[in-house]
Amino acid sequence: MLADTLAAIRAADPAAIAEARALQDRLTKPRGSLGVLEDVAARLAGAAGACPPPLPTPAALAIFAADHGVHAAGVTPWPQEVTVQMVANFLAGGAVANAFAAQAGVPVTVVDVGVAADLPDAPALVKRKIGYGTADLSRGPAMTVDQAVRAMEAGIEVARDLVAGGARCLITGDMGIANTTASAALISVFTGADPAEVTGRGTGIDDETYERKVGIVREALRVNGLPGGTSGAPGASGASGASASEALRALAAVGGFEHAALAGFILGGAAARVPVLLDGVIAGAAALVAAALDPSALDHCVAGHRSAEPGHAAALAHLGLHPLVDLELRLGEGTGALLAHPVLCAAVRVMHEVATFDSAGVTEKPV
Ligand SMILES: Cc1cc2ncn([C@H]3O[C@H](COP(=O)(O)O)[C@@H](O)[C@H]3O)c2cc1C
Ligand SMILES: O=C(O)c1cccnc1
Repeated sequence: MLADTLAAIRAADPAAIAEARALQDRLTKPRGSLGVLEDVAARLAGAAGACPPPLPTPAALAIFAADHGVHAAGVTPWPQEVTVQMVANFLAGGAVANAFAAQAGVPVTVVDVGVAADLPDAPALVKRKIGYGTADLSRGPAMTVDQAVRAMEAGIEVARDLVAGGARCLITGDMGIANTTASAALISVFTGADPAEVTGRGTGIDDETYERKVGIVREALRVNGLPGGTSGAPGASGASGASASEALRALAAVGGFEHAALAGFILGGAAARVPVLLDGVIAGAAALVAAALDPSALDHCVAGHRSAEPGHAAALAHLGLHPLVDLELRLGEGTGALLAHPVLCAAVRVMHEVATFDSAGVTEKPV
């Protein structure tokens, strides 16, 4: 399924991007006056291979939840059971993601890809558990390559099912106590940045825990024989540097089940030519994996926001993605991407509804 999904992904259509640019220049506004909105609308035209591109609505949020063996290393002050408790909170409608999703009119699906407890059935819960949490990535591989591929396939299937249900924009969400540690390790491997540059304070940790967390990320790379902090390292050049098997090995070694599922979700959206609106640092780490498997998948991604985690900025810079909003959020769950969704819709709606100088009889400035 992974191979079929990769084979279905098409790169952006340059003709549709050029058409979008030309149309934007004829609309009743000074050229370029919509700034980043013009870039993102042209990007979606390229991804869809159509100008104007389809409105990215209705959207659907998928929150991928999993636990992490590295929790035992003391990288976060929160107990592991907060993951399963927050899953229950999402299903009951009580989390920040639910409030933002309600505001944006976006339905929420929760996917258990590896929570360390059994969950009761619920209409909005998709059960695709690969394991009861990963192994501790600072002592060896967090999961097997086979598990990583199965988690990716779960993400691909969720993307496919949401698109079949009518979604025209896929929004990424995550829940997993300790997952900013795995994110930092992945970002270090795939960008070549030093662990100290891409490790952040996650949910909010003191200086002592932070120092330990950086050390754990460093140890994870050493134990798993992965490069990091060396710009010439395999994977450092992302898509061109890491072979597919190297990328999968790195994902399995230091990722989480939700990172793998999110990478699959991104590839699944790209294969369906439905834009994927990325949330924060966890989605950024997953996008690096997806891009290493097929750089064209990125043409279908939009960075919803920039989180306060330093690794997120590093991931976005490496991917060449420009975030739509920057509100210093550091929550995850899909919250930043949900806030960006109306902005994305507005950018595309301009291309459908704004009059041209000709059609509205507005005089253009002399050339
Ligand atoms: C109550 C609560 C709700 C959350 N919602 C998202 N996260 C976020 O914080 C976690 C990662 O941070 P770290 O790596 O520092 O543990 C993830 O679960 C992420 O989704 C939450 C964290 C907490 C505590
Ligand atoms: O960037 C994020 O999405 C983030 C930051 C801190 C904790 N959880 C998620």
